[in-house]
Amino acid sequence: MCQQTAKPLINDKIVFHGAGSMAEAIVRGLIARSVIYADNIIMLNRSSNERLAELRSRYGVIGSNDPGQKEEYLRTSPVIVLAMKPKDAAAALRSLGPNLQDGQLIISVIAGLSIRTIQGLIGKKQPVVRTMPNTSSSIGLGATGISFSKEVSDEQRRLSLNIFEAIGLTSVIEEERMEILTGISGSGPAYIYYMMEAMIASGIRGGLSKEQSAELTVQTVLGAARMVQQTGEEPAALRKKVTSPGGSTQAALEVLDKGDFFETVIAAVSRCAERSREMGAALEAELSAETEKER
Ligand SMILES: NC(=O)C1=CN([C@@H]2O[C@H](COP(=O)(O)OP(=O)(O)OC[C@H]3O[C@@H](n4cnc5c(N)ncnc54)[C@H](O)[C@@H]3O)[C@@H](O)[C@H]2O)C=CC1
Ligand SMILES: O=C(O)[C@@H]1CCC=N1
Repeated sequence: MCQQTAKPLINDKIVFHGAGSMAEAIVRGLIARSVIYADNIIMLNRSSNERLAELRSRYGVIGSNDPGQKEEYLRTSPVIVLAMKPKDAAAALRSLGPNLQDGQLIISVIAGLSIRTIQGLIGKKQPVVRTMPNTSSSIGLGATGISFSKEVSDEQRRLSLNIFEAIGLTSVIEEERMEILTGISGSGPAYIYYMMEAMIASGIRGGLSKEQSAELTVQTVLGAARMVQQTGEEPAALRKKVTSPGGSTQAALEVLDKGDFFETVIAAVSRCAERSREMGAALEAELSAETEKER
């Protein structure tokens, strides 16, 4: 049971349909910010009781794998967050559809999956919010893109924004921009971690201890991000301030340029967006195949 006394911002029950990394990041962020009572959060997954037990003990949420209970939660909760992998989404949505009540809000975090395909797989014009968060939501520093279907009410719109604003920045966008947003902020943390891995490895190869190299790298990335945020200066202008003509930074940047760093990052973001579209198209194809069979 909950210890808080003040009424939290969110008082609706929220079911997480899928209890993996992204669902946990959102739940952790929401609970850390006390915007919802833990016992208003229900987490469901396909089969792992151990995983649900871990989430129950870590956050005090409700988690169940009992088929009857699962069905009841999904049928009655005003908000259902779809948080399974894209490959599992079609089957999950088909079985969810017949149990949904009119007006139950579906919030999806699934990469590539369009609002149209969600409604098609469910078989109803359910209100749908398509989002693309990232795992930094777990510490309240997420960045989430959000698009609404026209069935979403003003109240549901506010509720969805409350959820994601509580765990970071939100950006309401046209749905057709969701793939490029995925390339920047959904998958973006992985690129930064990759860069950090390389910087840490270089420090170690050069004789720093692992701890020193990691600590210096983390502070450098944190400081650079904060500098952009707090000075309001463009990254390019800040970069120039680090780069003395003929100095060591310029020498390093020349090596990055030789590897076509700038265009490589653009190509990676673009491939990420393309891959999201491919995953979306595969789900749409599953919907079309099903519709054909029914004819
Ligand atoms: N991990 C990330 O950084 C981000 C992930 N996403 C999206 O979040 C979704 C989940 O990704 P992760 O959490 O990384 O995956 P994950 O593999 O960690 O978690 C997926 C969960 O879904 C459950 N699941 C599978 N089929 C199910 C079903 N029929 N009913 C109920 N639960 C079911 C699995 O048991 C597992 O708990 C994906 O669609 C991904 O595109 C979006 C933004 C960022
Ligand atoms: O890799 C993926 O497909 C998901 C989507 C954004 C981050 N992770």
